[in-house]
Amino acid sequence: MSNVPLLTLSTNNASIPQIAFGTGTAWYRGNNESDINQTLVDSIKAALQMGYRHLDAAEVYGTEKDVGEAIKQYLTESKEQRSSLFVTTKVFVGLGNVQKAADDSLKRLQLDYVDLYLVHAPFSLKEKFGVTLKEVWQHMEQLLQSGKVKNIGVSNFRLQDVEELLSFAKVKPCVNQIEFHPYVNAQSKELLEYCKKNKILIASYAPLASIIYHKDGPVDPIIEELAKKYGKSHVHILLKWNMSKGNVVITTSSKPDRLKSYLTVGDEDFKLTDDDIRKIDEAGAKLYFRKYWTEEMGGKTSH
Ligand SMILES: NC(=O)C1=CN([C@@H]2O[C@H](COP(=O)(O)OP(=O)(O)OC[C@H]3O[C@@H](n4cnc5c(N)ncnc54)[C@H](O)[C@@H]3O)[C@@H](O)[C@H]2O)C=CC1
Ligand SMILES: O=CCc1c[nH]c2ccccc12
Repeated sequence: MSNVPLLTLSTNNASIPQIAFGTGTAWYRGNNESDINQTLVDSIKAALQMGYRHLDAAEVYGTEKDVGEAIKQYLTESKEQRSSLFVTTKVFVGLGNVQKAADDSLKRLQLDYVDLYLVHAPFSLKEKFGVTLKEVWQHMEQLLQSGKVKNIGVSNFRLQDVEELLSFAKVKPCVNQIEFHPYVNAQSKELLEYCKKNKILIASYAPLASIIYHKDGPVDPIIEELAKKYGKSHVHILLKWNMSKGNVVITTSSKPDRLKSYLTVGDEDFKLTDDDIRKIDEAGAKLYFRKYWTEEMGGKTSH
């Protein structure tokens, strides 16, 4: 079994595994009506068998059915308890009726509860879904009360969105899942400080952006140098940099060997020094690149 570090959530001191298997982007289908994607089911089962315990899903990915099927098969075959897994999902198109969206997600996941339920994005809630953030959050708090979700949080919230939410939240979000890699690090500084102050854990998606979505950028030489210095892959260095800042990382691959190797990133025998981290920070600050939720995608995360 792997030694993925566990972090603690502020709401009820629950443990959250620091490395998660993502079922968006590369697996995205966008259609909840379609049949099971057997390749994804097999990949999730393989991930669980090798030690992943944290799965990241969302209503809009169209992958909740596959996540549910993989979990059901894995728990039956391994005889493990549901409580050994940490399942995150998110609501977006269902924000106009959060209670129904959560019930629909639970049905697709074949689960009685999810460990973490996130508001997928704060953008244009009134225009798109006819609701305010305050109304949405009240429903999230009710879901928490009902036990259908064990923890509540947000995703893609900018500093001003978190500030607005904290002005009326009875229960603070325990997680903000955001795009986080060296090319957004400098721009996210204030947000990260504010979240830390308010005990909101950062979960990083697109942690590999500098080698997947924007190659040949200014961090490549230092990532290469550190990969050689520690005898690790570029992916290991990028994930370790992110985890060293205290963040959860969400990544994915359909290649079992790669997935297995990423589980070792948290091992204590491999550490980046403060100087290594500073060098990656400085190189990353030379470029601003964001993959998701740009203005063209209907988002507003550009700085
Ligand atoms: N809350 C939100 O709005 C968002 C959440 N997410 C979540 O985060 C997860 C991860 O996001 P990604 O952008 O996919 O993250 P990522 O930066 O980890 O990239 C993953 C991609 O890298 C590829 N890859 C992995 N290892 C590789 C290697 N050694 N060499 C070459 N390619 C490699 C994989 O095949 C996959 O396509 C998603 O599956 C989803 O669950 C993603 C985007 C937005
Ligand atoms: O969660 C990540 C990005 C994403 C991919 N497809 C959609 C659809 C609607 C909202 C977000 C996303």
